[in-house]
Amino acid sequence: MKILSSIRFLIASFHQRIWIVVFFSVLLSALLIPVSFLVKIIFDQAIPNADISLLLKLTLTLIALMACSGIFSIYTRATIIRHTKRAISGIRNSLTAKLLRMSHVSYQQADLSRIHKVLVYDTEKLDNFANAIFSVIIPSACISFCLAVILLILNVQMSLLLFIVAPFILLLTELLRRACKKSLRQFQLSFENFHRKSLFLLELNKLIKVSSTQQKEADLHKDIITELEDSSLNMAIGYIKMSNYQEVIFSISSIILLAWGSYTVMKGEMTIGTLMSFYFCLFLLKRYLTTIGNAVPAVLEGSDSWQQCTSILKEESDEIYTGIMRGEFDGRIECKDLTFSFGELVLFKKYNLSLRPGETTLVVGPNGSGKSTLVNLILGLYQPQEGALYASGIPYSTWDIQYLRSKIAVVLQEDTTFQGTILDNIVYGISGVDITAVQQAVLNSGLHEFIESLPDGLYTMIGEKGAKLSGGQRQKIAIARCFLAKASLVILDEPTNHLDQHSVELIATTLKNQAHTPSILIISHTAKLQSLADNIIELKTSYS
Ligand SMILES: Nc1ncnc2c1ncn2[C@@H]1O[C@H](COP(=O)(O)OP(=O)(O)OP(=O)(O)O)[C@@H](O)[C@H]1O
Repeated sequence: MKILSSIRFLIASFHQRIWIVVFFSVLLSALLIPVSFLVKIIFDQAIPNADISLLLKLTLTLIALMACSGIFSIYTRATIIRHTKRAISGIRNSLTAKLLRMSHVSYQQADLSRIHKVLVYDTEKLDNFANAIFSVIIPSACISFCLAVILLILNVQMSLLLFIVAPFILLLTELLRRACKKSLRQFQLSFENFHRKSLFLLELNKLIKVSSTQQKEADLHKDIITELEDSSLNMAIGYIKMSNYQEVIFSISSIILLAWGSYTVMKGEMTIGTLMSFYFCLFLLKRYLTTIGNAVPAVLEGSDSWQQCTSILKEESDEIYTGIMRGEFDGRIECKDLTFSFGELVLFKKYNLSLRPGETTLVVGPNGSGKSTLVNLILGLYQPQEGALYASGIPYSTWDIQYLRSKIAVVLQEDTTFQGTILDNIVYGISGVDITAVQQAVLNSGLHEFIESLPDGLYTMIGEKGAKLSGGQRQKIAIARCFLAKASLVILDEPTNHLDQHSVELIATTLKNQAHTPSILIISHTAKLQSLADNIIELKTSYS
């Protein structure tokens, strides 16, 4: 069923072109009909009569037919692959779009390692699956069918004998396929585990070092690698068994057929040419059936990957606000009778808050009191269970939330720098900025002295996740981004985590004095910054 549903999807994305594939496959098969009869004439006429000129003509015709068949085959496969690649790109684009549309809550709950695996590895397997089905199995099946018909025409008795054996070969293939599927599943689980653990080792390398758990992690990884080796070996042996059993059964059947055919020739009921032609077609049939058999692993793996892709595409994880309004935002935010909880943990109940244009609000509270949750609510990343948020007096549900977010600049608690230059990091998400504006933003954020000390200045590469910078320098990059954004509301989440009080005060004052006077929301666990604030809001820890 899984295989069928994936094929159906791929056919749909091929539109009408799938029929071109079938047409060329049939054409390819048709070329084989004269081939078998030419072989028969060589053995029945050219050889017995020692007719060299006939032999030469037949040989040249055979070569020409085979060359045509090769050219058609290349054209058919190239056409198919072009379409399968396009279909796979479509799936990759849909998965990427899904990932970007994912709500923050779904993102927090998602198994990111699994999503990464599906997007990168499963789509690649799906690509192999599509190639296997459309460029190998469909053409090979058409040709095999055509060869079976030729065999039947050449000798009914021998063909029937062959067709009696065929169901046993198919039955055995099915049994082996089931066994392979089990070992394939086991391999996939081990691979997923290996992938997840490898990511863990890369991402938490520092924690591992400072916790002195290198040896423990190395041992654990060794076990995972051994498990992967075992499951991969089981799967490979399963496939080897499958193809070898088929090979043995086919060879035995061929020998029986040869004996039976020779006996028929001896009795004068069949010419040697027909026997040779029959064998020639049988040889071709075996070749195409083997090709189909070799494509089976890719089909099994691909259909499983298809299920993984669709499970992500079907997940209900899209953005929570779906409004479309784009309008003037003056930095005014209101939370009215807002209730928000994580399960049993009620963080806000009938809560009211107001951020007024151009004013600075300080939200203070101990760890776990809901400060970051409030930021997420204001950014429209969470939706309250009751009550509503308003921006410039308009409900969040009416706003195009992405547009509204583009008017809010945030310096998050967590690091947001990425591999690239300082300039790339500063201008991320901001379009149409000139270098003078960047330099001004750098000056305002207090990053200028550091940048001037670097030989490559703004063009200095900062390493993966800003590894070559200090925590304060990374935070200042985010602050420079805020200055550049010219947002109507600026949120500074725990700015004193990496910056000293004096720097924060300087930055906040410069922000306030910007020509467009943004509203400022400062989140802090201490009241140290109260001198900056027009309003102070205190949050209390609430445990259910
Ligand atoms: N995604 C989530 N799912 C369930 N509970 C959550 C989630 N995010 C936060 N919480 C819980 O909500 C409470 C408030 O968390 P929040 O991060 O908003 O606090 P905070 O005031 O910003 O804390 P801190 O000062 O430590 O950053 C905490 O008790 C936390 O365990």
